[in-house]
Amino acid sequence: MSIIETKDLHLFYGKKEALNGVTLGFDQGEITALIGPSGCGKSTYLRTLNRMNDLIGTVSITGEVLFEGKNVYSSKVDTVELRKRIGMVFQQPNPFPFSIYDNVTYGLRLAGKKDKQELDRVVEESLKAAAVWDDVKDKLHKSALSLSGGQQQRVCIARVLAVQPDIILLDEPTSALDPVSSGKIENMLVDLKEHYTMIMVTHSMQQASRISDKTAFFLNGDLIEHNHTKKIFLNPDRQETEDYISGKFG
Ligand SMILES: Nc1ncnc2c1ncn2[C@@H]1O[C@H](COP(=O)(O)OP(=O)(O)OP(=O)(O)O)[C@@H](O)[C@H]1O
Repeated sequence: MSIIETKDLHLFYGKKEALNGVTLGFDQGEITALIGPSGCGKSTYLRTLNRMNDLIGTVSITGEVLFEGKNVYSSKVDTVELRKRIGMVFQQPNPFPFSIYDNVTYGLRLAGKKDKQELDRVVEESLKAAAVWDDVKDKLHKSALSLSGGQQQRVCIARVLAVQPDIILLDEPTSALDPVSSGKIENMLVDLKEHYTMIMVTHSMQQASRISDKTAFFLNGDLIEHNHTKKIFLNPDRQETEDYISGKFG
């Protein structure tokens, strides 16, 4: 059973339809890459999963998003709680202008956790899991903004991990980074797979083929094809998928 799925999901910005009925599920412990040309709805789709589109006034949605079988758009859902369980990492690293330590503990403090030993433990575990502990362990109380872009992005991932989400949404998490930092993040995501379900928008075909288990190809708001990444890259069912992957458009 999918941990999260959408059924016939349509999304409109005002009158403009950006998702034309997407039915797609994600299995626990897998990385799924969302690929497709610019403007085809990948980020829009990603944001429907933890209701980030709620913040955009003109958006309306029909169809369903089910997280562990429950409707994410039910009026009973607390979106703050939802976004803790379905965390998000953005294209541009967006650390808060606080210390590294305060960035990582932000969510826990909001939840009222004050025990210093526990916070220290979570900081160390999260920064280790995000493969940035060795870079920052001697300067935890320095501003996160003083770090390199790649280190900032890993601190942002640690901040998401600290609240122990079930799902991590990643919107082009390495596109603003150099190849060495990107490689570190890719390796780290593969290591995290055991404990988290990840859904990642990427423009890099190499990245999708290197680290994802499944790939979903979007085009003009439609889901064209979803399958094991190897199948999508070696022997796709649809001509449009083949054309996109081989660089004929997009
Ligand atoms: N806030 C918004 N208001 C109105 N239209 C929007 C908004 N955000 C996105 N769109 C439109 O929805 C469509 C899908 O955009 P989206 O950003 O989801 O595509 P994408 O596949 O993620 O693109 P990219 O790869 O360039 O990030 C586009 O036509 C875009 O112009």
